Amino acid sequence: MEAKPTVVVVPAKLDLEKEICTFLVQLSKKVLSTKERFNVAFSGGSLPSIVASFLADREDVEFSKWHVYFADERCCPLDHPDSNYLLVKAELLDRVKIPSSNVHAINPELVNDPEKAAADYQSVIEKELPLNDQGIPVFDCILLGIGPDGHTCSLFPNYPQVQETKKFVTHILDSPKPPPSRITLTLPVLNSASSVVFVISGSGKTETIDQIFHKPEEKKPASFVNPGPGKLFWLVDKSASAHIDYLAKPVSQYW
Ligand SMILES: O=C1O[C@H](COP(=O)(O)O)[C@@H](O)[C@H](O)[C@H]1O
Repeated sequence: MEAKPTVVVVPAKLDLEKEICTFLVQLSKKVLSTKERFNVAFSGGSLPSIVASFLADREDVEFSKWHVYFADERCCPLDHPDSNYLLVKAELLDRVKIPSSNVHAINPELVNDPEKAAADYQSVIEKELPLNDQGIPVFDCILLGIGPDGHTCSLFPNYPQVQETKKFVTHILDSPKPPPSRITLTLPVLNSASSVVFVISGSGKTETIDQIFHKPEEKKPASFVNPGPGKLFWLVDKSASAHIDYLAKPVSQYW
């Protein structure tokens, strides 16, 4: 890992839910003080429930100006139990007032053709997001999880998607974690975001975090995520944090 991330360790999952809520409330306010919209990408898995837990009850967030995207998505109908969209909908979108036109899901008509679905999603983010000087779409915030194998988004260890340098969204047909067909943001986009936040809970992730932070030879995809100084955050609860406790800042100092 190059530039050092900001690492915040909190006692328990409940505190993690509170912390990511505080983080997003503040970041959204900051972004919306100078821009018309807050562009945020969600991962699936355990993340949406942690993120939405307290956030969905906040009345001081301008959700009408939020635009929601998906850091990765499974190639299935939007009402299928595997869908990351469905998960984010159940946890957050059904509980807050984000206009449906601000929610940028995978095109359900293309889920049987993952390559086309990825190209289509790339055209969506190129149209919706500001581009940096290299023409790469810039998210205000990307919310990430990690799998026990060190994958993030649908970038799996030793899979070619991790090496992608040209496309902003790519597809995978043989994901080692079901379902096999997915689309995913690529590292050039993750590393161009204004902020990237890993939100990690539980002892099942402790050894993975050790590999990501201390064992570059393991080449875990999450270890290649680094948008630059001051832009990378790891919010971790105590049970997941054994190997990075020493990097942690007190909560009050990181924001
Ligand atoms: O398959 C996926 O897994 C990762 C990690 O999920 P978790 O349940 O272990 O938190 C997730 O970040 C990704 O979006 C998802 O598609």
